Amino acid sequence: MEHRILDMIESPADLKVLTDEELQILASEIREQIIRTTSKTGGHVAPSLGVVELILACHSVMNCPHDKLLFDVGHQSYAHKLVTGRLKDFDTLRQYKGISGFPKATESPYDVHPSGHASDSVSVALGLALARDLRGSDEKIVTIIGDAALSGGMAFEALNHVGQAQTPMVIILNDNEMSISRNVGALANYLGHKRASKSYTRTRDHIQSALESRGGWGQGLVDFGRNVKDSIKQMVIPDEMLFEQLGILCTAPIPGHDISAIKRTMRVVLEADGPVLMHVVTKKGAGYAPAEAHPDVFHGVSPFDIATGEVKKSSSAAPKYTSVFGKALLAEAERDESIVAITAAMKDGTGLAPFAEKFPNRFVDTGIAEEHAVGMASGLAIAGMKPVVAIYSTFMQRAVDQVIINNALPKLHTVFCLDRAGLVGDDGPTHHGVFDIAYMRMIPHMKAMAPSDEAELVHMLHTALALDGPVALRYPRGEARGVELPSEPRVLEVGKSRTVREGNDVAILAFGRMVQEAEGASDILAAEGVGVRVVDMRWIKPFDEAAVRKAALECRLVCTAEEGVIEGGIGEGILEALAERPPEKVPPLLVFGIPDKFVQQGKVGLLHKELGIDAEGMARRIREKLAEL
Ligand SMILES: Cc1ncc(C[n+]2csc(CCOP(=O)(O)OP(=O)(O)O)c2C)c(N)n1
Ligand SMILES: CC(=O)[C@@H](O)[C@H](O)COP(=O)(O)O
Ligand SMILES: [Mg+2]
Repeated sequence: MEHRILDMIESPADLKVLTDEELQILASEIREQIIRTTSKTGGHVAPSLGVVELILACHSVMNCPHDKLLFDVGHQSYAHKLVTGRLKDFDTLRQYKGISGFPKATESPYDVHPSGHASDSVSVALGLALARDLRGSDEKIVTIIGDAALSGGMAFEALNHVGQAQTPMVIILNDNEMSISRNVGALANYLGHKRASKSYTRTRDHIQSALESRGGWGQGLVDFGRNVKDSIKQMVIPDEMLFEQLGILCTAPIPGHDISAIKRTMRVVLEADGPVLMHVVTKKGAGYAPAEAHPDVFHGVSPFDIATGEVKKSSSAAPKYTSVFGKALLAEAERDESIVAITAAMKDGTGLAPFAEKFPNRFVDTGIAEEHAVGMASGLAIAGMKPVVAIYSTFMQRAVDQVIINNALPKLHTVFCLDRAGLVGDDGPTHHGVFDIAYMRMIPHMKAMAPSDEAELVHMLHTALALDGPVALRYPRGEARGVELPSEPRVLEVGKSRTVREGNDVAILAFGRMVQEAEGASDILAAEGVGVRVVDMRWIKPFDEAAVRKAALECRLVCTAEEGVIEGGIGEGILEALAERPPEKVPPLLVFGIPDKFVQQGKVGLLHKELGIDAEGMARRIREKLAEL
């Protein structure tokens, strides 16, 4: 496809010579490119379509990479990628060895920080601004943060500091009324009120005409320095309270698809001598009807048909772990009125939508606020409810302190359901859930399980709810194994494994999804006459020490396999346990897991292969090890 303007844009400097009309044409071309590429790769379509004009306006007015443009979460940065030299690689978006779906400093000098986890960008921006002040340099610092990300605790902590620091920086609030689902919380209500208020229209018109009266940029420049403060004052809503009271000047809401308006405002706020929050109103999914109509579906979407917007279905007949979890929890909640389900802005992603529908009073969406969600869960547990906190493994990293202090220390019965545990695929290193075994395993009183299939997940959820004290379950993204689901869930014996393949040459003690790979390795080696026992360990904590000792006694080689980091992982735990035995009773050991590096993006199968934790890779290393013995 030919791009009239986009093909000529090598860097943001090329945008500066374009008229606003040409920029508007470029915006359409960028939208077309985003839709075309993501229809094949999948990706964060609606967030990125919503900010095309905003990004073009920022880059037209700023001088990046000298100036710094940050993206909170970074899932809306596709237009930024396209105008910062990555058009030719854009079709590799989110693919193995391709360009990342998020800003990534190692990919481009225009990308500032490793986005992916929400609400961190104001802190990073303030750090950059403070460093600038210390160095005495002059770069502008701007971050684009969504209305939902702004409600995260880290962003609030940063605003608290920004208001005190009073150093120049611009926080662009991209207000589209959406998180992944509809945005929730008091801040969302406040912004709604602000958008709707009469003063908004009045002030916006006033600013518009005030700026209009300055004439073109060239002429405006002359009196700009003198009038910056006045101009910003004109933009401030008179009855504005929240940000103003924190010491952060706040503009009236600006129409976020009007390039001229954004550029004009940007030019003013960039000259302020303190922090400014620039409130921009956009439409999530703008310019593509299916994404505008279903911004939740097109928030992060699999490949889709451009003409109809129909999302391509997976070829697997097996259900996703997430939906098995959602249904199983619903069934549990029908039997037990004390169950309260909690999500931090991931109602759909964690499979809790049916629960929210059926039990709205026992469902809590905290918004992007993992620390608060886990802290609040402890209060519910203290008061005798059974909180079930469903949070992606990677995002639970935010709340490890609350797991430890608020829940584990008082031994509260809180159930932590860690979805997306293990490698997640196309989202890459910010989203792989590879640390939870290590961070859950270290916590006193914690019990932790990993199902090897969906039936096990049902039993494990039931077990977690029947136990006492804090319990964690970890299960992967995507399709399960297609086994029959139990008609009645049962309580599993704590710390007891099950052997799923017999064999006395080698034992693989496997956890969660690795059981399947271990079975594959066992099949491969069986054909070579090597008997590989596969133990589905089920329990990460406490793990089945008897099964470990038995394997050590009976097999020539013992392996552990987990889809998590090796450092601090359960393989290390098993090694430690074996190290207490007399050395002559400990066979050679192999630990399969994620080595000490950040794993990049790609389909999970490819990543397993790269890391040597697929069936073939494990069989190969076992074969090599046996040859050494
Ligand atoms: C700490 C953390 N929790 C949850 C998420 C998952 N997540 C990614 S984007 C998003 C919604 C973001 O909404 P908003 O900031 O308003 O941006 P928009 O998508 O509307 O542009 C959520 C919940 C995340 N990336 N990081
Ligand atoms: C940007 C972000 O953090 C989420 O949108 C995430 O990409 C969702 O991942 P899933 O597709 O696994 O729900
Ligand atoms: Mg939003």
